[in-house]
Amino acid sequence: MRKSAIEITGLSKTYRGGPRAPEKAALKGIDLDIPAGSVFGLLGPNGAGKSTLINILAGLVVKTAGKVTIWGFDQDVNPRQSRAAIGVMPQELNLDPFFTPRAALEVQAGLYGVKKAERRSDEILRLVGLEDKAEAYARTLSGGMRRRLLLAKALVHHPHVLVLDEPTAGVDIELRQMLWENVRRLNAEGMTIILTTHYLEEAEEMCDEIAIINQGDLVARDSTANLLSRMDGRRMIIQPDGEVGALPEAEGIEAELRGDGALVLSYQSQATPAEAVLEAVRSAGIGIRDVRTEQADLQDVFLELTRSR
Ligand SMILES: Nc1ncnc2c1ncn2[C@@H]1O[C@H](COP(=O)(O)OP(=O)(O)OP(=O)(O)O)[C@@H](O)[C@H]1O
Repeated sequence: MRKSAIEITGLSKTYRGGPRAPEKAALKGIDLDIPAGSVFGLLGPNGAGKSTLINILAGLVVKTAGKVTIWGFDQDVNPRQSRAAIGVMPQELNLDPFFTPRAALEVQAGLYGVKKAERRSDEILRLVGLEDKAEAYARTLSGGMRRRLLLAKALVHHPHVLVLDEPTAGVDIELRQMLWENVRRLNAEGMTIILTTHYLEEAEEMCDEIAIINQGDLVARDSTANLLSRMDGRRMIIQPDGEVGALPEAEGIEAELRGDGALVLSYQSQATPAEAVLEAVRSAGIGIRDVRTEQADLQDVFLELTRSR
């Protein structure tokens, strides 16, 4: 059996309401197992409950009910060990402006009880490309450098599990590459990585397994490959070689003429062979100048699972 990095059972969080705000059930009894050694994607639309889940893992939000075990340590029974097993790179750039990167890492290591002899601040600064800035004040660092420092801080206590909350939102290409290189390297060394991202093509490329949360419920949890293969949908995109009069009509085929003049035909590849789609186009009297097909991607899976609810 695969070892679990994180085991979550019946996890609920209801934020208490106020005089004007009703209470909010942000997580509604989630069961989730995250295998050790994976790069695991946690996806969901805005307000789905991802940050709540991550903040519970990080020990920043108190759950309402359920059980969370991190690297074998139950959060309620062994809070110190479970906290030591996880490092979180948060979304917000909350850094003390008066600390230099090296000092920030030393303080963080102190907070986690890492002994002086076991600290590797310089090595970590090098890893994130901040060695030149080791003695600069945090307030003088650019946004990208601050993110690098947040990643470095999440690594000081050598956690088994690293959580990255929207690490690439609004960052430039160079920083994005640095992040993904580090994720791949740390994962190859055995670290389990959990990440949330709004960029679905990024999740498709980086994550072995994916969970999708919607309105506090877990709506999917599978390997990325399985999630994609669930979607049998195809699109055939045709450049007509003249005016399109009537759209092709046939069972199992949905036709649409795009603003740029391309004819897009959506169909299920199991039920409808490509030849039947081409035949429908010819029968409508449409000549074909060029044709290509597209498979469903994670975006389609995501929309399918989150739209209707
Ligand atoms: N401190 C809080 N008090 C009350 N409600 C909250 C609080 N924090 C979050 N919520 C609500 O709980 C729900 C889930 O929020 P959460 O931030 O976990 O979602 P998310 O999936 O991380 O969204 P996003 O992608 O926008 O960050 C939302 O409806 C949100 O408004």
